[in-house]
Amino acid sequence: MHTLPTIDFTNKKNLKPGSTSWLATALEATRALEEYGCFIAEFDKVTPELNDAVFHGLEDLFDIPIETKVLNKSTKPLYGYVGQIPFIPLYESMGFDYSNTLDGVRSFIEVMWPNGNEAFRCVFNLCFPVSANVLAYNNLVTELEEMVTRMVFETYGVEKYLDAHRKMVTYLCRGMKYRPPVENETNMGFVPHTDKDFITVLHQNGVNGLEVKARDGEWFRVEFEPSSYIVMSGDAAMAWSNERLYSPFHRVTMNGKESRYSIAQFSFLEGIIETPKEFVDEEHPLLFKPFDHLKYLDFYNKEENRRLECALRTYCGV
Ligand SMILES: O=C(O)CCC(=O)C(=O)O
Ligand SMILES: [Fe+2]
Repeated sequence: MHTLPTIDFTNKKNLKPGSTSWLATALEATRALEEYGCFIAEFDKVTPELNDAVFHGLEDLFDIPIETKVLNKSTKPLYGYVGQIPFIPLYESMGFDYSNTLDGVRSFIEVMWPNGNEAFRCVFNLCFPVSANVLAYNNLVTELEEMVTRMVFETYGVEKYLDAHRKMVTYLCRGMKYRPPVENETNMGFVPHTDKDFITVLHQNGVNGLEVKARDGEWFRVEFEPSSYIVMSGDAAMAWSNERLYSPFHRVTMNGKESRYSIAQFSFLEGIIETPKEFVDEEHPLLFKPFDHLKYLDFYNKEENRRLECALRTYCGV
């Protein structure tokens, strides 16, 4: 039986880079990403009030009539409204387009008009409802993602590449709803997959359902509180680290009668991902050629590539 490690990132740990508790936490986090490809992070920057507001916002969002939701279109893969996937009928999701730049959240070209408790926002030619709460939430969760990324770079002694990495990071935030299955319906909420990004931070409304496949092939359930987050390494982190970090298969299975809402923040890199030479030696030959992360997403999103066991290996494996 596997249990995912829980790592404390709360204020009481007073995590300051270089401190004893920072170094210990960095080692713990890196080892967990190597062994399981994920861990549970206790993190208290998002207040319970903001947390509730984000999930109420998601409920309102998914309650909007389907005719309106489908107006949220995007040419970018995984952005916009994704609903009614035939083989996973319980699942709906909405991607929010936002990016962090060095001077904070990039401001959108905004046109807002009210719809119930939400405001519709028009970004370039993408229209979608996003509340200020989601943006506030994203900024706080980014702090967790930044801490973990820094810890991993430092633990591996490759911190000299961190600044360049940070300048390339761009985010996708996706809100998801899983309704409970009706009688005789599959309880598959989301099919097994690995994340294609660098680091994912995943959060849920208190209804469990996530399952992770361990390195030994065993699927195990991950249960976590509304005050905790799952931090997961994706395919890009696996390739970058020459497979020190693990990108685990995971899925969602729905049990019980309550809807599950989750929110995931994915970090993608705009540019070329290259394995630092520090990860390569005679015992550890280079496994992935340098690759353009966003072009890899385009590759993965082609129908014929979606079912590959490891799309990244096909795309740029040595
Ligand atoms: O909803 C979840 O807990 C998982 C979602 C997920 O794995 C994904 O969007 O990549
Ligand atoms: Fe995922």
